[in-house]
Amino acid sequence: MKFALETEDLRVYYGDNMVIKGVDLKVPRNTVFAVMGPSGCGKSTMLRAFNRLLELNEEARVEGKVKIFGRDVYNPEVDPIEVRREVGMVFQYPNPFPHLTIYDNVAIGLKLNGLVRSKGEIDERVEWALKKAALWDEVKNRLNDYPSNLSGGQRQRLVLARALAMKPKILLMDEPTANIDPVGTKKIEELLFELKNEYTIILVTHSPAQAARVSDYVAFIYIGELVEVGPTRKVFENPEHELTEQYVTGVLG
Ligand SMILES: Nc1ncnc2c1ncn2[C@@H]1O[C@H](COP(=O)(O)OP(=O)(O)OP(=O)(O)O)[C@@H](O)[C@H]1O
Repeated sequence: MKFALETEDLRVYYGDNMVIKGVDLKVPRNTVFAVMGPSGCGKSTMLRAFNRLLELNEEARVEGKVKIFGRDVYNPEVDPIEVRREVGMVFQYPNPFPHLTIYDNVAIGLKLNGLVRSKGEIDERVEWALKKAALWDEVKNRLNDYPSNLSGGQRQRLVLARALAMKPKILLMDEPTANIDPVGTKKIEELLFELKNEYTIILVTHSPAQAARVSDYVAFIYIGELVEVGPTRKVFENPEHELTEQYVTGVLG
């Protein structure tokens, strides 16, 4: 299967208001695929439609298809919980559970889902996930501390470790560096290069500069419509649409 995720005529409504207006995307596996566009254009909504998180909002309605490795996730036989396990997510605000230790913040999904059996197995998976998220060295001596003393960037890598511990196939990241300082941002951007060897990463960003730095492919969304999609270099150096050119040069948004 060449594509990790495909959408066909994806439409999303909040009540009567259509905010994603028929989007067709093909996300090649093991790439960083950026979705960029100005604030309010529908990026977060689209991302949440990918892993069926959106249906937790009663106002929202999804039409069209979303396929994960060829399987339509909106098929009535598909369990949304399983989809969310397969498609992990990291949000804009680094939000570890404040009342859980660093260790438990990573282990909680595993425990709740009964994915691992013994304490030893959980220990192993927690260490593995923290290493993947490039946080292990910074926290290995304080796994039983609470996350309140971690920096914003560390907290974001902690929730990334929690997502990775579930061994998803696809990782959705919704503006993961929007609230993190430049050093923390650089660390997370560097991590993406390693993570794409094993995962497919769909990164929402309002920053064309970030999309240009980290992505292999980029889609430009404007007011719910897909304006342009393609290899990042091509879209930035030789955009087909006037709107894309305005956006990537900073004239728009
Ligand atoms: N829960 C909701 N109910 C109704 N309308 C919503 C809801 N969430 C978002 N919208 C509307 O849907 C549109 C798309 O919003 P969305 O948050 O997906 O855009 P975005 O590109 O991710 O923006 P941002 O970068 O500011 O998060 C906006 O017009 C927004 O006002």
